[in-house]
Amino acid sequence: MKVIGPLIALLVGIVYVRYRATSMTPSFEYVIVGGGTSGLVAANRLVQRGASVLVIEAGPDSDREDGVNISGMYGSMLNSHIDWKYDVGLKQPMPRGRTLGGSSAINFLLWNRPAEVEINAWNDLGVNGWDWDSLIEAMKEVETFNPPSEITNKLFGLDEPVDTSNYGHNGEIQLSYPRYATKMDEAWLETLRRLHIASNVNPADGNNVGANVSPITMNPSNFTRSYSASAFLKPVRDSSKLTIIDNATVSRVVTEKDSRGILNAVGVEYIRNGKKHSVAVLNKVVMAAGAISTPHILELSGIGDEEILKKYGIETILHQPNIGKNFQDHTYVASVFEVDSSVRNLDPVHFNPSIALEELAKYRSQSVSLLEQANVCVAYLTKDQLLDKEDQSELAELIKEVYLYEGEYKDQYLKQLEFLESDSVTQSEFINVGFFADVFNPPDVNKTYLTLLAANQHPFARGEVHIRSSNPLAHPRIQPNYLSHPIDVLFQKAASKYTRRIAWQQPLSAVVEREVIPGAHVQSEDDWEDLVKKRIFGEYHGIGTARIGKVDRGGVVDDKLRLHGANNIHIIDASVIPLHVSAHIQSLVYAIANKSLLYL
Ligand SMILES: Cc1cc2nc3c(=O)[nH]c(=O)nc-3n(C[C@H](O)[C@H](O)[C@H](O)COP(=O)(O)OP(=O)(O)OC[C@H]3O[C@@H](n4cnc5c(N)ncnc54)[C@H](O)[C@@H]3O)c2cc1C
Repeated sequence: MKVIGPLIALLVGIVYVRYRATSMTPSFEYVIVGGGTSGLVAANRLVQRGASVLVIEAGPDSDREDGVNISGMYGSMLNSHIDWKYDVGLKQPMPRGRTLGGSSAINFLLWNRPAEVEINAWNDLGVNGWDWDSLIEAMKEVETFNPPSEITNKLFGLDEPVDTSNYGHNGEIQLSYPRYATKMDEAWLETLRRLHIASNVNPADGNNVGANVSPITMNPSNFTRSYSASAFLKPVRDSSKLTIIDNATVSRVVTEKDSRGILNAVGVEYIRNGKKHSVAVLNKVVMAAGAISTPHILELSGIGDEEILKKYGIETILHQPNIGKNFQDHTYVASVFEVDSSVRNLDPVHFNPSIALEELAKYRSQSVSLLEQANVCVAYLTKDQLLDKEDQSELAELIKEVYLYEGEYKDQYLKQLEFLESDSVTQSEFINVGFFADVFNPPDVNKTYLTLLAANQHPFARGEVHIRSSNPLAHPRIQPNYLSHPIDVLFQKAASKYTRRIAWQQPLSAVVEREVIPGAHVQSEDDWEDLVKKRIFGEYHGIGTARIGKVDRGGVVDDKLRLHGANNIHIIDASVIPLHVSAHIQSLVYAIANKSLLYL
C-alpha cells in the first residue's frame, strides 16, 4: 500500500508534464503581452538580438487605417473599434489604443519632455539608475528630429532656431513640424508673451517652463503618423524570429514557484475567437499592456492583493498589495470660444464633408493641407505664474494639511510640495487643440471654434485599477478619483480661469468672437468649482499602477523592471512611472521601454 501514494504522484507528475508539453506549445524565448507603444520597442530590439519573440495583442493591425496614419485625423479613432473605451463614470470613456501600436496609434502626436527635476526625483523615492541623463539618452536613441523649416518658424513666430543637440537623430520615431498653422497657432507665442509667459524655444533641454511649439510624431516625407507599429514593428515584421498574434486577449501569465518560493513564468494564456490557447515561455514574460491592463492581467494571474483576489475567487499566487494602486493621470477641462469665419482649423474638415474631401485630396497629393497638423501650441506654467494672491493663500493652508498626511503616498506628496516651490517645475499645461472639443454640447456646424485645454500636471489624487470579475474579457474597475484632493481642485479652477485670459488677450483675441464655455455666467468661485467638477476628464496619461521602487515604498518592480517576487516577469510600460511629470508621456514611455532592454 505504501507505494501507491508515490506512484499516483509520479503518474500525476507525468501527466502534468505531458499536459504542459502538449498544451503549452509552441514556445518562445520572450512573450510580450501587449503590442502597443512599449511592447513593440522591446519586440524590435529583442528580434534584432536574435531572440525568438511572440507578441500577443488584443486589437487588430491598423496599418491601413486613415484615422491612424493621417496626422490631422488625430482624435478620430476615439470611441472606435481600436479604442478600449474604459468606463470611468464620466460622460466620455477613457480612451486607450487597442491595436498594434497601442495608444501611440490613436494619440494626439505631441512629443515633449518632462523636466529634469521631475525625473531626478525618482531617486529620492528610492529608485536607482533612472536619472535624467540615462533616460534622456534612451529617449534620444528612439528619435529622429527634423527641425522646423524657415516657413514653419515664420508661421509660428519662432524667432530663435531650435537647438537640435537636445534631440536624437538616428532613431525610429520621426519628429517634425507641420507646414500649416491656423490663425490661433500664429498668435500663440505672442499672446502668451503679452501675459508675461516667455517663449521657450528649447523645452526639450530639461526645463519646459513657458510657451512653446512642440514637434509631433509625424514623418516629414509623407506627413503620416510615426508610431510604435510603423517605426518599430515594420522593420522586423518579416523576421522569422518574430510571431505576432493579434486580436488575442491575454488572460493569464502561468507561473510556477521555485524552491525559494520565487515565481517563474512558464507560459501565457490568451483567448482568440472565443477559444483559449497557451504558449510556453523559455526566458521572460514582458508585460507591456499599459497602465490599465498590466495590473489587470497580473491580478487575473493571481498576482496582487490577496483580499481583492479572494473576492473574485482567484487563488493568490503572489501577494503583492501595491499592484493597481497609485494610479495618476493629468486632468483637463476644455474651454471653447467661437472664432471668426476666416479661421481655418480642423472644424470645417469635421463638419463639412466636401471640405473634408478637398483637404484629403490635397493631403494625398502632398500639398499643404489642414490635415497636416496636430496640436503643437502649448504652454507650461509654474504655480507662481498661474495663481493669484487669494489662490496662493488658500494653497498655503492646504499645504499645511499635506504635511500632516501620514499615508502611503507621503514621500510622493513631499516631492510634489518641493515641485510646487520650484521655478523649474510647472503645474499647469495649456493646449490649443485645433478643433471643437466639447462632449457636452454639439457644435454649430456653420461655425469655427478655438478649444483650449487647461490640464493639471501634478495631481495629488491617487486612483486604483483592479479586477471586477474573474472573467478576463471584462474590463477592470478604474477609479481615477479625479479632483478628490482639494489642491487639484484649486489648480484646475485656476487653470480654467486662465484660459479666459489667454483667449481674450491680443493678438489671439482678434479672432475670438464669443466665449461658449465656460460662458459669461461663470464668474464666482462656486461657479468655477461647479464647472471643473462637471467637466473634468483625464488627459489620457494614466501611469503608476505597477510603479518602480522598493516594496515597502509602494513598488511593484525593482530597478531592473522585474516584478518583485518573480524571476522572469518584467514590466516596461507606463504603469512603472512612479510620479507624474509635466509632459505628455509617450516620449517617456518609449524611453523606459528602450532602457528596459538592458535588463531583458
Ligand atoms: C487618446 C490619447 C491621446 C494621447 N495623446 C498623447 C500625445 O499627444 N502625446 C503623448 O506624449 N502622449 C499621448 N498619450 C499618451 C501615450 O500615448 C500613452 O501614455 C502611451 O502610448 C502608453 O504606452 P503603453 O505602452 O504604456 O500602453 P499602450 O500603448 O496603450 O499599449 C498597451 C497595449 O497592450 C494591449 N493590451 C492591453 N490589454 C491586453 C490584453 N489583455 N491582451 C493583449 N493585449 C493587451 C493594448 O491593446 C495595447 O496595444 C495619449 C493617449 C491617448 C489614449
